[in-house]
Amino acid sequence: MLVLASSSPRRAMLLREGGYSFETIKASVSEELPEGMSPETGVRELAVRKAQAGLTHWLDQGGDIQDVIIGADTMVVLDACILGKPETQAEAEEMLQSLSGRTHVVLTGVALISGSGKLVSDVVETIVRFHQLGVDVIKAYVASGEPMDKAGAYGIQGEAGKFVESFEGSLTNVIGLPMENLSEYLRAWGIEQTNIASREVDDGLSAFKGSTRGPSTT
Ligand SMILES: Cc1cn([C@H]2C[C@H](O)[C@@H](COP(=O)(O)OP(=O)(O)OP(=O)(O)O)O2)c(=O)[nH]c1=O
Repeated sequence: MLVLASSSPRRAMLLREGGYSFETIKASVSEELPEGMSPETGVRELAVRKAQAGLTHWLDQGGDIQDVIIGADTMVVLDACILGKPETQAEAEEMLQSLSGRTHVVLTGVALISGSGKLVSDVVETIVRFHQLGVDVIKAYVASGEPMDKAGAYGIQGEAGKFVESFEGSLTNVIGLPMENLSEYLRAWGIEQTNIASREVDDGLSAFKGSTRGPSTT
């Protein structure tokens, strides 16, 4: 049995689209990190914390120790500063302004754990370049509410796909799970896709699929 320790609908969507059958469980953890910890170490640490918390809940509610729990965390990093989820609309506007016309890194940490004592974790990096964004465009996007539950105040899979000039690396990694690497780990742990044909109705990713460059807005 596979269990996703996350309340992110995007992570569940990616895993479902990847063809996996799984349960979900909440994994509330402290997201405080020691001062000076690098983003790479921090994102891995949070993924492991979420997987461990998920495992504890799962076993408490009668899960089997052989079951595999996935935890993940996504951070946007600009000039070594971590941009998490914005707390206010003003903060979301500031984040988008700082990303405008610049290149940033999206890091996702992913951890797999089982009650039998196995643990593996990884950090995957995607480099994203934004077009220059006008103040009105930023304000309208923030007013839509879309940025508020997303690291860096944008969702590449939604309207903000238009902000992206280009990207290098995994697209699913930006949305919350590095599916290419994750499926390798799952395969190594004996978990295969059960529903290869699984696809949700157009989720906004189709414009990007099969390409490492985002669509142009020009
Ligand atoms: C950059 C970016 C982030 N995101 C999302 C993915 C994550 O859900 C969120 C980053 O927050 P996280 O703290 O990684 O995850 P979460 O709180 O949403 O869910 P949980 O801890 O329960 O697993 O930002 C997008 O959906 N699209 C994007 O383009």
